[in-house]
Amino acid sequence: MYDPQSSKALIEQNVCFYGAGSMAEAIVQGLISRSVILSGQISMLNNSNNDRLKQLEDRYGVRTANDPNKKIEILSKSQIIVLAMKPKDAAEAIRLLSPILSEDQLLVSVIAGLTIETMQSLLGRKQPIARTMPNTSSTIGLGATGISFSKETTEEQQRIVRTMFEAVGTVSIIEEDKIEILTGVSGSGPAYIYYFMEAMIEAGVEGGLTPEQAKELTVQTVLGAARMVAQTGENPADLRAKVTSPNGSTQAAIEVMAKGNVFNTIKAAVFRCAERSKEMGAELEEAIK
Ligand SMILES: NC(=O)C1=CN([C@@H]2O[C@H](COP(=O)(O)OP(=O)(O)OC[C@H]3O[C@@H](n4cnc5c(N)ncnc54)[C@H](O)[C@@H]3O)[C@@H](O)[C@H]2O)C=CC1
Ligand SMILES: O=C(O)[C@@H]1CCC=N1
Repeated sequence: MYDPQSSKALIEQNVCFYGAGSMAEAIVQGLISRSVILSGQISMLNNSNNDRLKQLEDRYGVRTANDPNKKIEILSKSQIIVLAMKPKDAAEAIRLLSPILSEDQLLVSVIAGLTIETMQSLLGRKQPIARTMPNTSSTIGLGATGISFSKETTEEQQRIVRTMFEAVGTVSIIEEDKIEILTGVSGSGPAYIYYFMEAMIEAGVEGGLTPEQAKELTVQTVLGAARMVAQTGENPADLRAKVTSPNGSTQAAIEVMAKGNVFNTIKAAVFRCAERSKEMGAELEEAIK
């Protein structure tokens, strides 16, 4: 987890978020709120949206730029560049970086599917790269990030990337071929939980609770269940058994889910997410041929 001691070095780096959307904002918000990096050392670049950049400047005190020359200046002076655009925009953006980067600048990608090999092909050289898969809960310091490093990264660069993401949650260092399944579990995972919550809230309201009550009860239930697993160390299956009285109301509910094959459907969704992430990588690889 976040170690304030090791975060000191990170403050010395200039970090540029190349792509200023929701994932970039989640990380920036987490980094700034935990004082891991000074806002003055963070730059955020977008494709075109001036209003969005102004909003980010006002909210976080970060530097932004829209002028092409200023963008190039910022990119060339940042020791760390976080690639945070959508996969479809990545090839063009990385190609633009190629003539600007020096060999010791570190690229940190959060882009789903995009492999280290494809990024290095686009750049035309073996740049040090950290391929990461965070999630949006980084906003509140409860993110879960998977990281794979290219061979070219130094120990110091690896330490900085770890520190950066440990400041906004937990970090798993993994081999690159595991990053798709990690995307299926934790990268996209918050969306599955929100989906589940949407259904619980809707059912509560249809059953007569006020929307506020249904939301509060659902939020506290999800929060409590996650904390129970984290704090007791017990398996979810054992904790579930404690809620489920024989022939009781929970059993009746779980039977409905089992009939709807919910367990296997969730597993299938995780695998499909991983597969889609691989497909997105293959599409990008194909596009640069
Ligand atoms: N949203 C999420 O939960 C997660 C997203 N990711 C990854 O993060 C990346 C960004 O996703 P979001 O933040 O959700 O997307 P988003 O659409 O909110 O943000 C992308 C931003 O990149 C900017 N952009 C596009 N082309 C650009 C260029 N050439 N130069 C500079 N900026 C450019 C766009 O203007 C936009 O503001 C994606 O590749 C996604 O796979 C990874 C983990 C979780
Ligand atoms: O949906 C996506 O493609 C991205 C990757 C993980 C979460 N959102």
